[in-house]
Amino acid sequence: MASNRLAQFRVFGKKIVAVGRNYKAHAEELGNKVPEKPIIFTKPTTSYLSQGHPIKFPPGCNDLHHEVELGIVVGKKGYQIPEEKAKEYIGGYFVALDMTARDLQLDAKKNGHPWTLSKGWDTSTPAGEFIEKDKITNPQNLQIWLKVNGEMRQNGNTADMIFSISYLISFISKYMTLEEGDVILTGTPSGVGGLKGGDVIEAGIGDVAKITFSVDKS
Ligand SMILES: CC(=O)CC(=O)C(=O)O
Ligand SMILES: [Mg+2]
Repeated sequence: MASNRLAQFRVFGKKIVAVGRNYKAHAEELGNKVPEKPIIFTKPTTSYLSQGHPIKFPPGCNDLHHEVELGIVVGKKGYQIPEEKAKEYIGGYFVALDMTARDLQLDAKKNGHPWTLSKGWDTSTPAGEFIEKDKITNPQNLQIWLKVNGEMRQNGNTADMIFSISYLISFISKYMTLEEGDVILTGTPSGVGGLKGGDVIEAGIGDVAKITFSVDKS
């Protein structure tokens, strides 16, 4: 992938595929079952947010949660990709936030409805700059962290994913073609929690990449 600009995700990014409950400790902290197979949902590309712009509360939300995640940028088109070939389809990485309106999500879960609005409003996918694939030698051993107003809230390691990146690429592509510029959000470690207007979020992957976003509840 030639350019390292977020705009590239928008141009090529036909979809954002996200994984839920991919860390045991996170599934348990919200009282959810540890999944036996990946839980997959999608988010619209209009939810992307680049640094310098605030994260907004969606209408009707009073419990906005942060979820830091390792984002994978797909490097080439593939369908039914074997797990052992999956690494060839990784174009690069980025730090992502899968912002979640937890109260809207709980309401949807109670009623058996989809999570789309609780995960997909404009500004719900803050994203850092594209990280070249060769900058990260082992994506399954990265510290992934998030601070709110300087206080550490999430501090996990991608080694603790229930389903590996290669497994996820293979699993998702059994059902849908992955295209260059599509992204996969690989799930959040434990420590998710509520935010208020004026909060400042810093998040990163080890010392490879860092993002900063403010929260606006107007
Ligand atoms: C309960 C969730 O919101 C699942 C999710 O997005 C995750 O990263 O885990
Ligand atoms: Mg998530």
